[in-house]
Amino acid sequence: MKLASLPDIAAQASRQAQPLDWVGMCGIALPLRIEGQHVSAKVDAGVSLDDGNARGIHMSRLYLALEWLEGEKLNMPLVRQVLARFLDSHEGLSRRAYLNIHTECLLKRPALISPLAGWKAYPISILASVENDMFHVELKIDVAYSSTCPCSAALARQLIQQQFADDFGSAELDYQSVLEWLGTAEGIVATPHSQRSNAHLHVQLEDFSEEFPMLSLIDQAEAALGTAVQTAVKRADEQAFALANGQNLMFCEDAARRLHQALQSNPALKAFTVKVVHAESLHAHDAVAQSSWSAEGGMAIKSAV
Ligand SMILES: Nc1nc2c(ncn2[C@@H]2O[C@H](COP(=O)(O)OP(=O)(O)OP(=O)(O)O)[C@@H](O)[C@H]2O)c(=O)[nH]1
Repeated sequence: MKLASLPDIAAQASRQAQPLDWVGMCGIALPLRIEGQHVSAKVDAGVSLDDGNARGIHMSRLYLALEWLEGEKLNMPLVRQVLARFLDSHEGLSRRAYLNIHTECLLKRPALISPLAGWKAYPISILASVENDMFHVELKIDVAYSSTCPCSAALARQLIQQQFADDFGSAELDYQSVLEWLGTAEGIVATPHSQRSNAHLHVQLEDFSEEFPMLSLIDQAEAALGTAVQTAVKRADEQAFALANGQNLMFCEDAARRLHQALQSNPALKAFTVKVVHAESLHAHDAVAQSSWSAEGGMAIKSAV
């Protein structure tokens, strides 16, 4: 029996002549190499469908172009190459191509005092597109940190002062008694509240960059915030962390300002939006602050609160 050729629906004319902004596939599983690690990623691949009369795009051509990313060191030239392939394989149909990569970067972080270290996962998204040879690339990174409320710390100090006045107000001060009092929960009657917090960085990269500056952005954000969450922890590390938090009191506004200032000095960035979320232990809701900047002074990246 002679086999009929396979029907090709995508090649048919569309019944409704309507161009489309984005057509493609979301959530494609792909192994990638980022910061020297093999990571598992979910990828969105798409093109615009500018020919409104064409029924569909060629999904398989986008899918197959992603093979170029497999096992290769992920950098900007490679992403550009894949985007160019998307467009080459859709000549006459598409003018814009999109590639989004969602993954996690695992970094080994040392403890504050002990010789221990452990892994931290940083969720990362790369959002790249090309149109008329104009390459646009954005990077999203989440960085977890600890924040201690400055207001709560001040209120706790006041309670400790009151307790001190109650316990020692009428007595001759004796060094040993005060020292012992300072080491008791009856003396230090109140503690400020701290919370695990998250900084969401969304940056637009200069197109001259070759590498994705994930590591340097994470390091810069953690240095600016001062109290990154820890991995392996012994008591000595926990004590050092308590001291670091006590010296690093911050509202969400403080955290957003610090990040803004730090990122503004990064020459690899064209624009950014930072959003910090303090998952309050005082409230059942979060305290949130956001700040944006653009080198050109125009619209910074939009990122809804
Ligand atoms: N365009 C489009 N294709 C879809 C969709 N859902 C599934 N597909 C399938 O994706 C498969 C690959 O499409 P194409 O890339 O056009 O496949 P092909 O015609 O064999 O490949 P080429 O010869 O390169 O065009 C087809 O079997 C489509 O049916 C959809 O919503 N839109």
